[in-house]
Amino acid sequence: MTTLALNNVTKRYGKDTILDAVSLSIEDGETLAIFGPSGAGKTVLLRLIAGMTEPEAGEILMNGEDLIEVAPEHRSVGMAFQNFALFPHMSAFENIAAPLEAKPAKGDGIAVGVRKIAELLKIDHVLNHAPRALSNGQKQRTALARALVGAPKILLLDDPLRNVDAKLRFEMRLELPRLLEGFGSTVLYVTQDYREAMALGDRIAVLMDGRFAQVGTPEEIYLAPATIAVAELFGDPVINLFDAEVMAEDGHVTARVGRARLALPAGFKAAAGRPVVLGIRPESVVRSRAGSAGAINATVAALLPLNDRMVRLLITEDGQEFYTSRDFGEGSDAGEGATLTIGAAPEDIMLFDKESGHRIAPDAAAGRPIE
Ligand SMILES: Nc1ncnc2c1ncn2[C@@H]1O[C@H](COP(=O)(O)OP(=O)(O)OP(=O)(O)O)[C@@H](O)[C@H]1O
Repeated sequence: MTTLALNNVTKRYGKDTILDAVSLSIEDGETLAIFGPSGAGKTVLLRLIAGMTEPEAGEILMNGEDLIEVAPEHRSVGMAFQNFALFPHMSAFENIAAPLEAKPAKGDGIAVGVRKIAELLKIDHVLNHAPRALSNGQKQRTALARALVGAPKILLLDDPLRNVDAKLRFEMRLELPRLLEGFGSTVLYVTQDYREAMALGDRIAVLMDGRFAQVGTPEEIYLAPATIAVAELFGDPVINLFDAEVMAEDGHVTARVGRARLALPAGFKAAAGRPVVLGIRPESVVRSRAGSAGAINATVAALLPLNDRMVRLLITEDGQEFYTSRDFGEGSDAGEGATLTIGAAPEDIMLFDKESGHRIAPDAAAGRPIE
């Protein structure tokens, strides 16, 4: 059993507070994706756990024991970096074996261990190559093999797929979860790519402005983002946001967005009168009947192909821009310049407090609107 906990950890560089009293707990065998914008402090967090730098305050516990007093080489932590950080004068084999060499001699055990992990990662045929004679994908696998070879209890992966091409990244996203599960390590996986975080993380910790803005399963974070900022980090195209006002009349709760009125679940009644920001994900925007209640008229300003989908940029009668990504049929009635009547199911609408940016959760107990 290896659990890792950070309690009120603060890290500063000069006047800059990079991590501001952050707390986090990671379960045994869990893969936790650390996701956040560039410069958020993701690498610093891993370096603290690895013992490459020390916090100004707080504690880092492994199985309840304070790690800060434990020398880096005794922490049972493996780490792979985004730039691979391979020793250029050593072969792939020697690079992978390096963490084992640092430990008391194990003779043949080292060669067996290196070959086993190299086979698993499909680099056994290039073990004699120097790093300069490896492709980027092979370098990345060599770095990963080096991190895994000592069967560390905790594996720290710092954006390991950033410098590999899109095809390999896609393959590794599918392969890595199985591989990591096989090792049984507790994994902290840093990435700047929300899709990677969602594909690989059992949970995701969203690091922003020196704090965890939200920690939860991929589904929780996507469907119930804690703040507007978190909602904007997940999804492509980005979530549509509108200034709105919530109204409750005759038991019906609606949001006024410009000239349009959108029906909301009754559970948002308590938000009435409050200025809010209304969020609708592009895939939740649907076409509705012209003139139907809660519909918005909008003109298609542009069609933007995105992977297998057609994204549309629409402009409402009030001049607000927003994206849709559902299949509206490729007929000319939804082409550039067409006027569409669109809406969203009440349960697909998110509300955020305009001032704080925090999501407003609907009150489930409020039940259905009074007919
Ligand atoms: N040794 C250091 N001395 C001073 N400042 C540092 C040091 N290491 C990191 N920083 C600063 O800490 C902040 C966080 O850096 P970090 O590398 O953790 O970001 P990150 O979230 O990993 O970003 P990216 O996704 O771009 O790799 C940055 O502003 C960086 O300049």
